[in-house]
Amino acid sequence: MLCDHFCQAEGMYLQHLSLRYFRNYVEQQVKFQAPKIILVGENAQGKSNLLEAVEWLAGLSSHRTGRDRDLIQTNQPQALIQAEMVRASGSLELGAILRQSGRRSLLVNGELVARSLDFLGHLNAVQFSSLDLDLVRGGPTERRAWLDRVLTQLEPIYAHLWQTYHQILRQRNALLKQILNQATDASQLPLWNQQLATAGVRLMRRRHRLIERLGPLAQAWQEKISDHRENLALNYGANVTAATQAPEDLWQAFMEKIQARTVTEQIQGTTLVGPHRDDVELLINDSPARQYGSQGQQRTLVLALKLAELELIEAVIGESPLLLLDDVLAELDLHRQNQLLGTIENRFQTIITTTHLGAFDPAWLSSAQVMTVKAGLVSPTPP
Ligand SMILES: Nc1ncnc2c1ncn2[C@@H]1O[C@H](COP(=O)(O)OP(=O)(O)OP(=O)(O)O)[C@@H](O)[C@H]1O
Repeated sequence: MLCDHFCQAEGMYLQHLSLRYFRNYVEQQVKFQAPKIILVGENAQGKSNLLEAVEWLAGLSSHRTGRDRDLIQTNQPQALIQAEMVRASGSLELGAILRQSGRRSLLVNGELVARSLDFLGHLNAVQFSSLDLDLVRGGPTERRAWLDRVLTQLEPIYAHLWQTYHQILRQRNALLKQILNQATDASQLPLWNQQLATAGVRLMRRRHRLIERLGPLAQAWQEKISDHRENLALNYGANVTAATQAPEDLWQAFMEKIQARTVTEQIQGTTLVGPHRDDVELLINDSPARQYGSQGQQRTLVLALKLAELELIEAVIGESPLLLLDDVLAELDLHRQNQLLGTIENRFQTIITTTHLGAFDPAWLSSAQVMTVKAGLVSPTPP
């Protein structure tokens, strides 16, 4: 069923997206007219790029690249993303100009906003792609980036706290390099230790809280999808641990650990203590999912994590976020596909990319808006 205005989706609803010199799009207007949207096309035509633009508006970052430059069309100075959406609070217009220099301009309802913080939180989205298997198979970096992306959406201030921590970390690392090269002595170090601990504790407490809340939700999904055969546990593998999560206890533990490692840090010229070294432990039936999980268990786990993320954002924001499914349906077996599609129903406006429509249930397909993506052009799919 197509509709011109706000449709049955109960949460945020994206109505219009406009892209200019974004990845392989020169100038593209896309009108979204249904809670379920399917983008069909061959590989490398621009399907993921479109989802990436929406993901970027949600978190001011992309899971595929850390640099705005990669998002700008080759040989163009800047890219433009604009979105019109409807939320419970009313209509909203978001705009962003990305520049080769890395400098960005962000607009909310046509007004330039000075800080990322004022832009974040207007559009919420959960994206799910085959790259998410790296949450299980990859290293701690992937898992930390995931936590950070979710936290940024739940609590936009987190983006600011993250930046502050990493700025202090960079400066402390520069100092350690200078000490290593005997360009300076260690007298400045205690001051940086304190700053790092203060900023670090803010991240650690939030990551801890997030895992505490995501854990039971993900566990319930893992159990449901595996027909009660699998048990999932999410443990925060914090680099600094303390007896309690009280800020003063964490701060104390941080300071003790960093002081204990000071000689090694000065020999290695880098910071060895802090949340930039955190991890998340994923256990299936008490064994690490990375080493012992079968392919099927790992896929279930990632799906369970994503569904938990979706539920948590919905609960915290009080509105359902957009769901961006990048070519994942084909990778799931029928049972897992049904779990996912059953959860979506009409609760979340969902944009799905696929290389072929064959995998979709005909009833599901008939209620979706289907568009074709070819060489950076989006067009309605002829019936
Ligand atoms: N900065 C850029 N400038 C110009 N073109 C780009 C840029 N970044 C990516 N592309 C092009 O975008 C295309 C990739 O599009 P995308 O990743 O959206 O693929 P897709 O349609 O989702 O296909 P798949 O099914 O393989 O994921 C490639 O042709 C690539 O060359």
